[in-house]
This record gives sequence, C-alpha cells and structure tokens, in this order.
Amino acid sequence: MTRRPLVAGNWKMNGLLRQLTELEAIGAAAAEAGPGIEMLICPPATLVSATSGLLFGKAATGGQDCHAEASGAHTGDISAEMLADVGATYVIVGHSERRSDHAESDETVQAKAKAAWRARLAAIVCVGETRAEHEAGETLDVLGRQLRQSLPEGVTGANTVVAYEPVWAIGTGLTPTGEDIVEAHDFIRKTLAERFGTDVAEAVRILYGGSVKPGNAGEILGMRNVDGALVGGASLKAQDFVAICRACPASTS
Ligand SMILES: O=C(CO)COP(=O)(O)O
Repeated sequence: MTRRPLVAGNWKMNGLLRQLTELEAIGAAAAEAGPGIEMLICPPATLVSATSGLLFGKAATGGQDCHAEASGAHTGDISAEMLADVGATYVIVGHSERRSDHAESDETVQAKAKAAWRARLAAIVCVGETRAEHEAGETLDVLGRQLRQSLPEGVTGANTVVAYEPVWAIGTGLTPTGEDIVEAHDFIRKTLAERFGTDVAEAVRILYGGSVKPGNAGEILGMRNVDGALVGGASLKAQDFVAICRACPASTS
C-alpha cells in the first residue's frame, strides 16, 4: 500500500492578511512537487477563505479546529460545515494546545472528528504524550488511550490522518530520538490495525509533529511509518516550509 505523504503547516494563532504573500511560494512549490506529495496549510480561521482561494488546485487548505455541531448558539466557534463552505478539505482536531487551553477531552475530540466527516472534511486527529508522561515511560499507554477514545468508528484512509505530536517537542526545538519516533508510529499503525483492520491501518497516514525544521526534516520524513509532517513554527516562512516539503520522499504511485 502506497500512502501519499502529507506535509501540513499549522499556522496556529499567527497570520494577518499581509502574510498571505507566503502562499505564492508554497503554491508554486506544490505545483513543482507534483502529485507525489500533498501539501496543506491550516491558517487561522480568519484566513481560511483567502488561503483556499490562493492555493486552489495546488495545495489543500484546512482549519485548526471545529465545533462538534453544524450550527447554533456557540459564540466564537466555527463548524466543520463553515470550513468546508470556504474551501477547506481538512481540519485538525485534538491538537494538544486545544486539549490544554480549552480542556478538550478525548470524547470532545471524537465528536469533532465525526463533525469533520459529516462536513466531508478529513480529520487530522492529534495524539501525543506530555514531558512527564514521556519521562515516566508512559508514551505508548497514553497514545493507546488517546487513539481508543479520540477516534470514532468508521476511520478510513480518506477521512482520517493521525498526527503524533509529543507535547514536549512542540515549539521547543527538542525532538524524540529516531527510535522513539519509529516506536510511536509503529505502535499507532498496529493499534489502528487491531481496531479497524489491516487495510484501513495501511491506508491511514501518520504524521510526525514537533520541532520539524528544514535541518531535521529529511531524517524524520524518511523514517518507517512516518507519512509526512505537521509543522508549526517553520510553516510560517514559505522558504522553510518549502524546504521541508522538498525533503519529503514522494510516493511513486
Ligand atoms: O504543534 C505543532 C504542529 O501542529 C508543532 O509545532 P512546532 O513545529 O512549532 O514545534
């Protein structure tokens, strides 16, 4: 089974209209990379519409979060349907910053993943251990629990991407060892196979996120069961993001 690598940029709470100029270079690089790699930008909600317009036909656009409901009295929230309406095809759910800043539980994340599917968006479901959990040797236990509770029934390779983001590696410049990344990704693939069957598990892309930079992208993206990256800080500069995409081995079919 060949999985098409996905390199995704999560701009988090960064980006004003004037930063949309970065998208020109990203769109050009996506066109040059061809179909062997998929590129995705998840800007803040205010820029989703403009981003999808600028990247149309070249790279995908996603939201960073969605509410579980389609519409209603939820001041300040946006729904998966609203993201789809302005051209998004992906939405990140369960990012550790949502889990900590907004006390999102695995159950909430699961409801959001279902909402994404309802709106025909693919859900990028984030999992990852904290520093304390890492140091206590609990990484695989935490990943197992988060996968069990955050993923709805009905996962397919088309509707779901899993992102492994160790919380202690996000924005810190620290990354796990290669062995730790491979162990986590192998474990995620095995856990998906146990619940959804081998065919589905082989089709779901598993991204690594946490301090991915041009300097370490080639090594990380070449690892077994690493099907792309979810990039934070380094996705804000087109030059860095494009360098990361270029370091990604493309699928050949
Ligand atoms: O949280 C991340 C992507 O979702 C990773 O962020 P950094 O690449 O800034 O470490």
